[in-house]
Amino acid sequence: MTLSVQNLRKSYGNHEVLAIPEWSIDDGIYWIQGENGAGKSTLFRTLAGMLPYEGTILLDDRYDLRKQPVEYRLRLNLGEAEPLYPAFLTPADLLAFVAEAKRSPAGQVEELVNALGINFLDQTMGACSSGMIKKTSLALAFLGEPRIIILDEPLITIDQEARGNLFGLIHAYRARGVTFLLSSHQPFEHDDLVITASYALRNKTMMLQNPLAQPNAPEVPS
Ligand SMILES: Nc1ncnc2c1ncn2[C@@H]1O[C@H](COP(=O)(O)OP(=O)(O)OP(=O)(O)O)[C@@H](O)[C@H]1O
Repeated sequence: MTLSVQNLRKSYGNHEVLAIPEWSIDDGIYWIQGENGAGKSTLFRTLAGMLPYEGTILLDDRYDLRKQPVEYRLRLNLGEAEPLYPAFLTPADLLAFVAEAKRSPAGQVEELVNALGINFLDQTMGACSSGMIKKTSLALAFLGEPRIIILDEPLITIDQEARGNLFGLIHAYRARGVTFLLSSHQPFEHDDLVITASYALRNKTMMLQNPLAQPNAPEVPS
């Protein structure tokens, strides 16, 4: 399994947000749908190792987030829904910093900058539009040699051209073996991206929405 979780529980104080007995996915592109407040961002931050949790999170059947935190984090990247960056930094600064942390191969920053049409590299984040900030965060999420890229609400604030560029990049990285988790409040409705399966995060757990694709999760009650 590319990613598997067991008995995953996450609470804020006594407010339990996630209680997932078992969930696992193979390679592919997955769409994760959830209503406001369902816990998508909490799930993604937990999977990215940013929040404490109970249970087990395992990548490629061998990298346990708790036991091999560095190896795990080098292989899983998260692009946040509404990223916040220090106002005085530029996209060039951020790309250089994250590229080093993620051990990005030579030429990758330029490849991503071109693919996403980032032409505001030296403008401070304080002067960037929300679409520019989002494009920067998307580029950061591809850096290194990840096995899994999670993009939380990747389509908000970007225009149609940028969406096409992003889908092209997702296809290219998928061809290199990268698995994607993409989230939205909406059901999946994009003809230009083929997804492996769609899940809904409901009642604190993951429910498969197209059970024919992958029969290892409970079906969403209609
Ligand atoms: N830092 C926090 N402290 C306390 N409660 C939190 C915190 N972050 C999130 N929550 C609560 O956890 C629940 C899930 O929030 P989360 O942001 O994960 O949902 P979401 O599915 O991403 O929602 P949205 O789509 O509206 O962004 C909500 O009830 C929220 O109030």
